[in-house]
Amino acid sequence: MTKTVGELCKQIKGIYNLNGSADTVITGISSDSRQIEAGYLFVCISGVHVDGAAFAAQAVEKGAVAVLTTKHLDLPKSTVQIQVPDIHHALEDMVPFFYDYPGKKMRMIGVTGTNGKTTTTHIIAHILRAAGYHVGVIGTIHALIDDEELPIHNTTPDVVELQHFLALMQEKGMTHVVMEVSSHALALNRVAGIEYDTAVFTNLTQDHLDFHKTMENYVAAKAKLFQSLTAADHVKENKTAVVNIDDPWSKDILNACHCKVLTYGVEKDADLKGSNLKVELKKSSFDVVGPFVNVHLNMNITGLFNVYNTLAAIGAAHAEGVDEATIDKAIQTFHSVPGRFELVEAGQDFAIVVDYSHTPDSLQKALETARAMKPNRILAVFGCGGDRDKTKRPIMGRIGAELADIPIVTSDNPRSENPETIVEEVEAGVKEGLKPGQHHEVIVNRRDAIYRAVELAQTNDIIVIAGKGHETYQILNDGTIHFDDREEARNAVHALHRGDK
Ligand SMILES: CC(=O)N[C@H]1[C@@H](OP(=O)(O)OP(=O)(O)OC[C@H]2O[C@@H](n3ccc(=O)[nH]c3=O)[C@H](O)[C@@H]2O)O[C@H](CO)[C@@H](O)[C@@H]1O[C@H](C)C(=O)N[C@@H](C)C(=O)N[C@H](CCC(=O)O)C(=O)O
Ligand SMILES: Nc1ncnc2c1ncn2[C@@H]1O[C@H](COP(=O)(O)OP(=O)(O)OP(=O)(O)O)[C@@H](O)[C@H]1O
Ligand SMILES: N[C@H](CCC[C@H](N)C(=O)O)C(=O)O
Ligand SMILES: [Mg+2]
Repeated sequence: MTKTVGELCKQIKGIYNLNGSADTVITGISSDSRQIEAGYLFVCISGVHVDGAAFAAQAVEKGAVAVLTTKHLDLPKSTVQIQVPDIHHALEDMVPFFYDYPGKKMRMIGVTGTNGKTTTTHIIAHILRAAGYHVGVIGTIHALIDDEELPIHNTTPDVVELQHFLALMQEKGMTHVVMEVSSHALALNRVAGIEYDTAVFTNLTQDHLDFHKTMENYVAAKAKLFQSLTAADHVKENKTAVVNIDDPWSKDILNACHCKVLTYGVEKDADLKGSNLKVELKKSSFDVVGPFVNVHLNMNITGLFNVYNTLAAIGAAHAEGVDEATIDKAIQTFHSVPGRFELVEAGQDFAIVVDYSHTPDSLQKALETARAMKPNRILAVFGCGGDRDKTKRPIMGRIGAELADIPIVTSDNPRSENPETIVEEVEAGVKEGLKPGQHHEVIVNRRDAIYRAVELAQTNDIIVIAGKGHETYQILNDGTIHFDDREEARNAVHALHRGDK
């Protein structure tokens, strides 16, 4: 896939200044100097940490033949410089064009909401595959092209990486792409140039207020996905919004929709209504009733929140034309998402659940689900991420104290912050939620916290280790170390059985 500088510049809707030959052939685009290959256009993005322009010379050394920049750079004369006032606007115009708009050649399904995106995208992909389609997935854990796994850095990658993934997917014969669309991505236009066919809203609760500042801004970012279904330059037909009607913010989402709408829920009247939920530790069942479905579903995942995710996935699959029998069969063979209410079994007589709940609502849902299993006691090991919404810390602390018997506060990716300060802020909320005589602990080192929970656990207790789920790292001020809650929990049980101190 190549384009000339001239062809790319033609796409720019605003003003630009071209310094160099318009006939220069561009073989690839990247905003990361470390990814540059011969013939590439290097995009200089001024980030939170550094200004990408500082890496332009390095990019040229690696083979970049052109740069997209806001200011003239001191580079070899042979390097083409495309100067624009706003890099992001220019990227939106140029990048989807460079890749020949791959999103227009596949069915695009976008899932947004505070919680449940990863789970819902995985269930949708599973159903579509069962229906015989080739499915690409883009989200928090990885990108998938059928079953080929590619690493990913953001839940929704920036416009360059995203279009690159889509181009690869289209080249490899994918018919559908199911992707998480984060609020950051919508606010920062990472999904520019993508035309969605089906869009799902899971829910909206507090998170990311460091970035969005208010819940109103947060929902406005989410609503952009649904507005995009009706944008004037979108040509595909049969677009559907699949909306959780039980969520109070669904009103704002519905206001943004001028396409077909399919609602789902368990409380209010909905096109897809779930009822009669029965939960066990490893499975659950419920009924789904609606105009196109009337089925009793048995699932290998558990919790009320997964009923919502499954209803959302059924809605999206229906919108994509999959029949009820295929959906029913596919749900029975869906086996969980790594790190989402994942059980760790190491021969202990209590349960250990590793879960990715890192928001107030998801922590509440995870602990309520654990309570529904009627355990002896719940021990919750949790913390909050550094360089993220600080206002959620005491709220999560309170939830941990109110819904677990023994809350154990620990670290979860402190990043550039002091871990001691973060746990103190979480503990402040714990103290508000504690009942008289209720025990709690604060153990900054996450490994020690997990080992302590295992040491305290008794027969028929449940330990919920929340926040990191599938993550295999801990991001600390001085670097990232390998860390996997599942491994740590297993090792802790083995150590206990060996009688290690
Ligand atoms: C706040 C934010 O969104 N930051 C994103 C931003 O990073 P940044 O501004 O810090 O970039 P930087 O490190 O200063 O670098 C600036 C530029 O120099 C370039 N560079 C840098 C170093 C080098 O050697 N060479 C080089 O070319 C970088 O590639 C970049 O283009 O640009 C990076 C490249 O696109 C993103 O990976 C990064 O996401 C960071 C990792 C992040 O944590 N983002 C979170 C807040 C986020 O976006 N989360 C959402 C929501 C998740 C959810 O569902 O809850 C998501 O979609 O992931
Ligand atoms: N529909 C839901 N409502 C509330 N909580 C949920 C829901 N689905 C999952 N959860 C909880 O949220 C956690 C994260 O789930 P999941 O990874 O599917 O969400 P996500 O929206 O992709 O998160 P992220 O914003 O990190 O990408 C789960 O481990 C579970 O505890
Ligand atoms: N997508 C979320 C993931 C949070 C995961 C949690 N372990 C943390 O580090 O806070 C974020 O970037 O805010
Ligand atoms: Mg996710």
